[in-house]
Amino acid sequence: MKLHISPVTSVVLRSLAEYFVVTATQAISTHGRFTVALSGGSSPKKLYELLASADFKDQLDWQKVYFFFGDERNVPHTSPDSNYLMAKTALFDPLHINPAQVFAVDTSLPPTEAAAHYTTAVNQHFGNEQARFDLILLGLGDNSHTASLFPYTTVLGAKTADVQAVYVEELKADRITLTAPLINQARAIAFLVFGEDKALAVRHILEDPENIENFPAQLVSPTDGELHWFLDAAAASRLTQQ
Ligand SMILES: O=C(O)[C@H](O)[C@@H](O)[C@H](O)[C@H](O)COP(=O)(O)O
Repeated sequence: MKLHISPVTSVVLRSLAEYFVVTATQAISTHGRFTVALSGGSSPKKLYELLASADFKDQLDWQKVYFFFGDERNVPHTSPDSNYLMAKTALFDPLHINPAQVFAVDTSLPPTEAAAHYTTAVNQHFGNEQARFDLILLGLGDNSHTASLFPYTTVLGAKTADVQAVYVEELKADRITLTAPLINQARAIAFLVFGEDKALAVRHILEDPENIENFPAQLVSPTDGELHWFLDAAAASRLTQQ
């Protein structure tokens, strides 16, 4: 596990954008394409905008990049709460990404069906090979959830590397999420976390004893891959080992 702690958000974003480009370039040179699962929420929007900006847009052959989502809210793609819409606005449209390279969760379907469809889409994309994302981007909630792996939810016990629907009581809403076994098959995983309000959750995940039900992001541990945490100083402020 590698910690990347920077004083301010803009520096954190730039170092993750650089890591994204290096990881993508390596994947494209070794196996001809880069498959990434994007995170949702508010934190990554600025990262996607930076990747689509003049500083980064010419550093990658975007035609060889395939986009999936680590999780999705059970809302239409036109909803302001849609992770797909956020990424489309911040990244896909500015870069004129071909829609054939984007795999959105079909939220017009009931959650369980949408999850099954997305599992099929993931497996079809990887063909006969194990579904191994080149990079999975993750955020962290102040309640220590990541993707849609929330405390005390049924999906925490998932043993299959697939996509599942989960009802999240605290949100009174359904979510569709990659399971921990599927996340942990990735070649690389990068958390992006900002702010004092996340500092305790960061310490829970990185330093506290195992307590998956309360701290679900502790489930993230790549089987045979890299794990990176990109944090600003505020989010890292309760770590005892930096
Ligand atoms: O769909 C989502 O909401 C995300 O995938 C979720 O896991 C997010 O990463 C955290 O909730 C942090 O969200 P913020 O970045 O908004 O704090």
